[in-house]
Amino acid sequence: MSQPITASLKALKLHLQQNPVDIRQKLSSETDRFDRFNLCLEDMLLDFSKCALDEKTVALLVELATAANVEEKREAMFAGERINTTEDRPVLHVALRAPRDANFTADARNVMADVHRVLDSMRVFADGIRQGEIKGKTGKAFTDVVNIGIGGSDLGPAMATLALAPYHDGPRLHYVSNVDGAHIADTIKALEPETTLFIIASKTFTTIETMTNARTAQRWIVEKLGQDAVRDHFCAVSTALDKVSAFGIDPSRVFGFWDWVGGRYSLWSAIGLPIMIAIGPRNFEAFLAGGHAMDEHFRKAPLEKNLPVMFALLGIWHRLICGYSARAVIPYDQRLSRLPAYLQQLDMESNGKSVTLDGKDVACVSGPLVWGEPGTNGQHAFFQLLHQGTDIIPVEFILAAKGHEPELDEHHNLLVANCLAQSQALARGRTREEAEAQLLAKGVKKDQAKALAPHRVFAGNRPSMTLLYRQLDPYTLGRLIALYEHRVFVEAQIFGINAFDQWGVELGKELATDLLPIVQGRDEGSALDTSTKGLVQKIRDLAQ
Ligand SMILES: O=P(O)(O)OC[C@H]1O[C@H](O)[C@H](O)[C@@H](O)[C@@H]1O
Repeated sequence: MSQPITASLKALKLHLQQNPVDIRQKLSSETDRFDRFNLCLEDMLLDFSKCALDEKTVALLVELATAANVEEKREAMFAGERINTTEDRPVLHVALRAPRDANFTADARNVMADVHRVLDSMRVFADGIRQGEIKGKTGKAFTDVVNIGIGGSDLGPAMATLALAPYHDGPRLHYVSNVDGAHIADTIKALEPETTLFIIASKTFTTIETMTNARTAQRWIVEKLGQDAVRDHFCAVSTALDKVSAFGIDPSRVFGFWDWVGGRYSLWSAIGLPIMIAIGPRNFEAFLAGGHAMDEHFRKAPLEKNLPVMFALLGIWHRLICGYSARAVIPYDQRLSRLPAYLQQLDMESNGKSVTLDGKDVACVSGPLVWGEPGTNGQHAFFQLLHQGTDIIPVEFILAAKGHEPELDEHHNLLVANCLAQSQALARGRTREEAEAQLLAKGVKKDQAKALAPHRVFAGNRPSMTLLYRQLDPYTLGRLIALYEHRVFVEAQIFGINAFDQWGVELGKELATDLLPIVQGRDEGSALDTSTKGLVQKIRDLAQ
């Protein structure tokens, strides 16, 4: 960690010690607090007035971003420098959502022509499927599309398809990711091979889960429709075009992308093909435009007015200065139910590391645990811990001012009221005196009120942010995802780590490969550790 970052963190810690902010008290004494602690991009607003900070905190956080050279590093990313040093690659997912005439270069070559060539061919293909012009082997239009992929080749498109359901006017979409045979079995049992198209989505085209599911899907099609049906019923998305053709997929049905697109940043690329098939090319373009609008803002807005930068700095405040080990993402939007899972990969696979860019141990903690569920469901499950548990977990509430069901306004009003009530409750809490007074007002006897009151105390002063926008349309989803992507980037600069590799997923993969022959019974596994050996034996016994 550089000396300026260390000094900045020290100043922030000192400020926290010397000027602790009581959120509850500030919310009642500072009537202009909301105006002072929010940031906007168009209709999208980040309210952080319910965090325990003051103007000095914000100023010190901005100094921290400067100390970490965030602006310089951001420009290095946009300039196509090889900032993913451990894989020796540029990081240019921002080019995927830029207009045709933009200028993004990787290895001194403008990539925009390639980006738009693939987008154009995706458009033609997606339209062909949507309009029923591209048909299955027996001449029937496709009614169902199954995307087979995992991690970045699944989570983004699956999350976005659900999020944009009101715009979904193409064939039905299904996502198969897990190597557990139950996933593909349950998916295809309701489908007709004649009207089903498979998209095999894998950046590397080597991922064992995806390849296993792809072969099962291939067998299903071949058994029902014959070997020559593979050509009509499969297409692929990958950077490894040679491996795709070895699988037998028609080269005209392969949509490429590039090694400068990280898997968890790839839903803007051809990996977004299922989204485009679902919502149509125009809506997909609006999604890209939303991402691009956030990129422009991230590049141009001064640090203190910069939404992704401030969002990141607030994350750093909670993680590095206040010491909170988790963050909860609670979308008050059922259609964002897969957003927490998507963000888990984006954030935790990017920033869950213990080694800095130069190979040294990180000087402090790095990325937090990210988790969540949609509200209001979460309220009836784990919110108990958020309000009264011994850990403080900052919450990120996500809310649209407007739903897509005007006839169900009553539902939306309840959703909004609940979302606001939760952040209020976290901040405000309830004192023992208040709890006691409430019980007495309800006619509970004095002794009993005294005994019950401690159980009804909410400490309060628990931080939350609210991300609010007009409506969850494709453009807004684009802005939302790009906002989180850039936040992860900015946080990584402060941690001093590479946000774009994922070596931590390798060891388990290697060991699974070694274990397979033992599980299959082809190898005794005599060299196994005692625990794993015992489990293998027990599995064999139980499976008899
Ligand atoms: O798209 P693929 O090459 O099949 O990779 C799918 C996923 O698998 C890997 O294990 C990585 O951890 C992910 O970052 C990646 O998104």
